[in-house]
Amino acid sequence: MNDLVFIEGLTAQAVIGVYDWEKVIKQELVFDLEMEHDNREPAQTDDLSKTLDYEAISNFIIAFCAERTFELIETLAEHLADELIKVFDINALVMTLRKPGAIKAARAVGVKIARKKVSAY
Ligand SMILES: Nc1nc2c(c(=O)[nH]1)N=C([C@H](O)[C@@H](O)CO)CN2
Repeated sequence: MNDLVFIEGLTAQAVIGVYDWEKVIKQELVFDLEMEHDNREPAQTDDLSKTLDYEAISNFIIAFCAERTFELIETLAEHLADELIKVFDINALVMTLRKPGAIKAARAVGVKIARKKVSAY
């Protein structure tokens, strides 16, 4: 099954960074997300509740970043991916997380992770 729902260039503000000065400011993070989902049922029923709702997921990411603080973007990405998979019952996702202000000489730096739902069996 190759269907996806995606979110591209979602911006969120977070307290994020290893240095003391980073712990007292908010910095911009930018997310790209690809989430595996069978889109045939929502297409057949025209029913939002059968989708992976990109609006609900975007709002969740923005709220998560506003409420939680981490030093490394790796840690934020890992915790966020874990929660998204559980809360929205996502089978698999690929998340790119950019920190555009981190390195002056670079347009952005960041991490990319791929995670799957852990099966109970
Ligand atoms: N792989 C990473 N490298 C660095 C991180 C990070 O989160 N992951 N963070 C920093 C600093 O917080 C940096 O963003 C300050 O500009 C350095 N390297």
